[in-house]
Amino acid sequence: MGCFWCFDFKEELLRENNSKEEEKLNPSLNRGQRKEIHPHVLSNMSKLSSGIDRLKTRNNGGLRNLSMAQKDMPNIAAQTFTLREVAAATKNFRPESFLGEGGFGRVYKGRLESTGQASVFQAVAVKQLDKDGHQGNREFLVEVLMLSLLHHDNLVNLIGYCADGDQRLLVYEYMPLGSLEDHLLDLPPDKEPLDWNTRIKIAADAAKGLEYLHDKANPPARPLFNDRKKHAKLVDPRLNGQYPMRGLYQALSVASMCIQEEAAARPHIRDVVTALSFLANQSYDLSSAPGHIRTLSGDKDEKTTNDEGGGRILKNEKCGRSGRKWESDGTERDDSPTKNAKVTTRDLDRERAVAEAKMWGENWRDKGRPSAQESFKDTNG
Ligand SMILES: Nc1ncnc2c1ncn2[C@@H]1O[C@H](COP(=O)(O)OP(=O)(O)OP(=O)(O)O)[C@@H](O)[C@H]1O
Repeated sequence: MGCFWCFDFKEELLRENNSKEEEKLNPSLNRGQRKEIHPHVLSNMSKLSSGIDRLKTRNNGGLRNLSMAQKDMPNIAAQTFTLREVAAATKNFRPESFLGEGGFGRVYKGRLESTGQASVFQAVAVKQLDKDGHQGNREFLVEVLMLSLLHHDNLVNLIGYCADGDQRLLVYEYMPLGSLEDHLLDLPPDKEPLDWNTRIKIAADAAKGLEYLHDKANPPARPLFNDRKKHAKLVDPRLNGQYPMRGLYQALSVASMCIQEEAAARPHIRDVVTALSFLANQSYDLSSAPGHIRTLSGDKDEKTTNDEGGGRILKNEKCGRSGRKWESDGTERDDSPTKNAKVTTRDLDRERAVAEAKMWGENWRDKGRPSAQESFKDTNG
């Protein structure tokens, strides 16, 4: 349900945020700021958890210094709650309200009553951060502030927070269908697995949430791509970050073919198998230095030269296939005659990925190697 976070501006906020801001944490000083609660239907399973809990221990590095004056600090839009209010909402955190436990604390279902004229209730999920892992008030405040700036249909919304005594609680909108994980793994025998179209829709919606965090949120929150090591670990944790970025991006191209909305536009499974077989049999040099550039071909008989930026380029003299080259971190370079033509639309990207995967497959067959089906079996033990 969650994702990794890395906010460029966190460090700066920490520095700029003085004790005056800290006072906002104290609900008793902040009574007048309570907003009305507007209940709405919450049914979208493909929302990403806002993941504040992960910030506290997993994202201490890689933060850049940005200049953000205190006057530029936005006010925290999230509501403040007292422990008494949250306890009442969750019926004193009783076991019946318990929804689940993540790496950073327990989550309880709650019911909040609005302070408007008519009595309106809103279902919420209350995350109780582990006391052992607590940050200081300032860090907690900054993270609440960051989360309260992010709003998107495919992100779980932070409604408010409580910092009372040694308690740190986050109040999120309640997702009635629970975690996506519950619908994918360890299904009870009587539960139907999700159908293909639903899976595609969930993946597309989750991608929209990530796209917002990366490209549209202001300032951007880059849960995945700010830390390349994490990115690689997400692909296959057993590889412990040793996944070659070039292979990763190639595999992502294949994956992008498979999640096209139009069923007719999705590739046949045999093409997918062929492309993946080809990738699985590529040899990657994990020890290559940063700045190293490679071709997509994977051939060994390549010559190197220096590019303008001082990086090493591998030249394949045998054929001039795509002309696309990749940095060792997976960044794409294009040295073809259309070098400067920018591909801007996602559709073009998709088409290119499909064409490229097919090309890998054809390349594989042309070389008369074992059939794709067989090699796929081989590579999967
Ligand atoms: N907003 C929510 N609405 C409904 N249920 C939720 C909500 N947030 C969390 N839960 C429930 O609580 C469980 C724990 O969620 P949490 O986000 O803390 O951890 P996680 O994402 O499953 O794992 P981890 O934090 O270890 O990566 C989820 O599996 C889900 O069942």
